[in-house]
Amino acid sequence: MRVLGIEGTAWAASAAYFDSETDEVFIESDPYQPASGGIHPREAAEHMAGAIPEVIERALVEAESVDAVAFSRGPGLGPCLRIVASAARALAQSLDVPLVGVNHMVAHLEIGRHRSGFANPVCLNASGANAHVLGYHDGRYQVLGETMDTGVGNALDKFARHLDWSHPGGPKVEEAAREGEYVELPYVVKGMDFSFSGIMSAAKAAVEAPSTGNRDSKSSGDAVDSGERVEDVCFSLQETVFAMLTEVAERALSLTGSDELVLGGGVGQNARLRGMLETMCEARGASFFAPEPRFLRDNAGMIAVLGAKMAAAGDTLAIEDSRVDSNFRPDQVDVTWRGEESVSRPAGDGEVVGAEAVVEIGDVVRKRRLAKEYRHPALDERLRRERTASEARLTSLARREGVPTPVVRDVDPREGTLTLERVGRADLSAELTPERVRELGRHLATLHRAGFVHGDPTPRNARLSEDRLYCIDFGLGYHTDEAEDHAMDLHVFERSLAGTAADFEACREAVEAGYREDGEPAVLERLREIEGRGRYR
Ligand SMILES: C[C@@H](O)[C@H](NC(=O)OP(=O)(O)OC[C@H]1O[C@@H](n2cnc3c(N)ncnc32)[C@H](O)[C@@H]1O)C(=O)O
Ligand SMILES: Nc1ncnc2c1ncn2[C@@H]1O[C@H](COP(=O)(O)OP(=O)(O)OP(=O)(O)O)[C@@H](O)[C@H]1O
Ligand SMILES: [Fe+2]
Repeated sequence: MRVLGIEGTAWAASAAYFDSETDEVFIESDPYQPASGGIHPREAAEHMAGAIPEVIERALVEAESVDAVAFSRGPGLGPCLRIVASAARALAQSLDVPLVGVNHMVAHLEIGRHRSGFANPVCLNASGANAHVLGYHDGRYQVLGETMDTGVGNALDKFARHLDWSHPGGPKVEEAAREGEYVELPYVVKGMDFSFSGIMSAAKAAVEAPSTGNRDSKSSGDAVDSGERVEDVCFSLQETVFAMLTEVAERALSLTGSDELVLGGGVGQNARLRGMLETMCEARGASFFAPEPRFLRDNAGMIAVLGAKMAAAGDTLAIEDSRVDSNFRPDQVDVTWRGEESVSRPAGDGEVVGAEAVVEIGDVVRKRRLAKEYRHPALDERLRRERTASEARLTSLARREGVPTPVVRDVDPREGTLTLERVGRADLSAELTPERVRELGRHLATLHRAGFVHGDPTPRNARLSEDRLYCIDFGLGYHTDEAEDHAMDLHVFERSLAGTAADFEACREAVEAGYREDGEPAVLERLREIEGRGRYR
C-alpha cells in the first residue's frame, strides 16, 4: 500500500509519502510561524493555502505510485482543515484513488504503536491543543483521562507569551528550565483528568514582580510568591505539569493492566517529559516508546501511516461524506483496522503494584507510597505525605457516614505508609455487574452528602464481599460541597468504566440509579453538562 498523507490542522503544512512494503516515510513540511503572539486562525489558513500545494508537489516527486490519499479531518482550526480537505479531495479525484479521513489525535497515537511494534499500548498524547490518555477497549480508543481546560502545549505557549517570548513557547521553557530550581506550584489531578489553568495563573503571578532577593521566605501550600526567577518558574512548571501527565499515564497503565506506553504530540519532544515517562515505566516493569521528533510534532507521516491501515481495512470516504470536523474526538472513531482485543487486568494477590503504591496483602494490608523517582523530591514528598494523610482521614470518615471501608490500623504520613484492615474477596472490576455498580452509586451519594469526594472512584478502588461493597483508596479525596466536584467524582468513575467495562451502558445507568437514591439531582444534571462540554470547554 502506498499512501499520500496531508496534514494541516493548525501550524504544520505537511505532506508525506508512505510505502507500507518498505515502511519508509518521506515527509515534506512548511511550518507557519506567527509574526507575533500565538497562532492566528486566519493567518494560519492563509499559510495553508499557499504551502499545502507546494508540500504535496514535493511529496509526489518521491511517490512511485499512490493507492490512496489520506488527510487530517480534525480536530483543528476549521479554516485550515477545509483547505487541506479540498486539496485531498482534488488529489484523490485526479489520481482516481480512494480518500481516507484520519483523526489527527488517533494518528498521534498510531504512529507510536506502528513504530514501536507494541500490540496494545496505552497512549499519552501531549500536544499543543490537546492532552489526554487513550486506551483501546470495545473497538474504540477510549479517553481514560484528559485536560479539563487547555492543551499542555498551549499552556506552556501562553506562559511564554506572558514573558514576551515568541511562539512556540514550549522549547523556550525547556531551555530556560535547564538553569532552574524548584518552587512550589499547584498540582491538580482528579482521577485521570487534570487541569492546567490554576498552575498557569500561579506561574504567571510568580514571575510578575521583581525579585526581592530573599529566597528563604517562601510560603508553602499553593500560594506562590511573586518575584521568582524566570528559570525557576520554568523549571517548576515542567516538573509540575509533566509529573501530572506521568501520574495519569501510570494510573491508566494500572487501571487497564497494560505494560506498554507510547507518547504522541509535539510536547513529546521535551526531554524532561520523556525522561519522566521512561523512569516511571522502568519502575513498574512497563515498556515505553516515544517516536522520533519528526513523528511527534504535527506531520503528515503519521496521517499517511494510519491512512494506509484504514485504506487496507476498506475504511475510505465518499467525497460527499468527507466533511471536516474541528472538534473530532478520538473516541468518536470506529477503529476498523484492529481486532477486538482489549487490555484487561489479571486478578493478583500477594503484592499488588498499584499506580501510586505498593500494597502487601496479608492478614492486614500494608500500603506504601514509595518515592516516585520521576518526580522532583520536594513535590514527591509533599504528594505522598498529603495523600497518605487524606486517605487515613477520609477512609475513617466514610465509615462513620455508613460507607463500608477498611479500618485504619496505623498511619505514617511522613513515611507514606498505612496499615489497613483487609476487606473483600475481589475488586469490583472482577465482577462488574450493574447491581454491584449501583451500590457504588449509593456510596458516592453518601460521601457527597457528608461533604467530600472519593477523588478516584474506579472498579479497582472498590472491594466485593458477600454482603457489601467496600470503598478503598481515598488518597485523592477532599472536602467539598460543590456540585461540580461531586459530578466530577461520578464522571471519573464513568470514564474508568468506559475504558474497562464489558457492558458500559448498563453499568453507567446503574451507578446513576444508585446515586439518585440518595444524592442530589442537581449533581446528575451537572454530570450531563460536564459530558456535554466535550473537552470541558
Ligand atoms: C489539533 C492539532 O492541530 C494540534 N497540534 C499541535 O498542537 O501541534 P503539535 O506539533 O502536536 O504540538 C505543538 C506544541 O508542542 C510544543 N512543543 C514543541 N517542542 C516542545 C518542547 N521541547 N517542550 C515543550 N513543548 C514543546 C509547542 O510549544 C506547541 O505548543 C494537536 O495535536 O493538539
Ligand atoms: N484494605 C484492602 N483490603 C483488600 N485489598 C486491598 C485493600 N487495599 C488495597 N487492596 C488491593 O490492592 C489494590 C491496590 O490498592 P490501592 O488502590 O489502594 O493502591 P493504589 O496504588 O492507590 O492503586 P491505584 O491508584 O492503581 O488504584 C486494590 O485494587 C486492591 O485489590
Ligand atoms: Fe498534533
